[in-house]
Amino acid sequence: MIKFEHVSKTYPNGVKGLQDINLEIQDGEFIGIIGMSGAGKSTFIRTINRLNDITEGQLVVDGIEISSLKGKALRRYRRKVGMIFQSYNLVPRISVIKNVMSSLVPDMSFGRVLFGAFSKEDKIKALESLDRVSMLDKAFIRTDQLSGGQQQRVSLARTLAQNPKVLLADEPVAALDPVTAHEVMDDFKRINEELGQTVLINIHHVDLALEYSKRIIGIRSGKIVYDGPVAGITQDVLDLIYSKDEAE
Ligand SMILES: Nc1ncnc2c1ncn2[C@@H]1O[C@H](COP(=O)(O)OP(=O)(O)OP(=O)(O)O)[C@@H](O)[C@H]1O
Repeated sequence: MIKFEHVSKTYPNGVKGLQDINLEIQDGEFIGIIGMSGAGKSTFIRTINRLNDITEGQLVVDGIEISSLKGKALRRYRRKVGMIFQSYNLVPRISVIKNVMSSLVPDMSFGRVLFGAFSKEDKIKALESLDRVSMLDKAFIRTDQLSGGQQQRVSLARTLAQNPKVLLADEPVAALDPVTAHEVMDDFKRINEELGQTVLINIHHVDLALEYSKRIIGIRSGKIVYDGPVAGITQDVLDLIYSKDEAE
């Protein structure tokens, strides 16, 4: 379980990214996070894997206050919380399977990744993850020969191979055409249903968020202005989420 208790994040330049966030996320939820550009969606999910440190409050994951984690404990924690980015974050000139396996040995040098010093177990794990996102047949292709949608699936497989409990995705389909975006969202849905991983997705397209999520968190100016089921999203709620704050 992830628990935000009075969490705020003020950036060093004084910008308030998050203000007094209080909520709980249960294991296995599928949550879409919506809001205008600059509302704080990325800041919100990045606090969960400590890419952003919070400045006030407590963020407790499975009973541990994560702000206090350091060194090895922080690295171990981060492996439980996988992150998928809009820009895929893959190495283009190596094979798909090497990209996936490199997540299993994060401290391996690039040279060793290139020359393939991986165990049989790593290879099996990587192939299983690629199979989960229907990319098994592309395992030995060079990554830069794949389309954007295929690269995003590899990126998902790469994160899945670490067997995380939580998947955070920051605009994973923003760069994709509508058909491919649906395919990638279908992967997230299947993984959530079959493996029970908690999924939190920042998403610009409200229709996609409503189609795939069970719960919607609406953020405006760093504050939660809606937190509830998809069924509760009315035009009034959308107007509230997508209106400018009086202070702006
Ligand atoms: N490193 C930073 N330093 C200072 N301010 C930042 C930093 N990162 C984000 N911000 C500010 O924090 C606020 C929230 O940004 P955030 O990136 O979380 O929004 P977002 O909802 O994800 O936007 P988008 O949809 O455009 O990605 C914005 O005002 C942004 O300018």
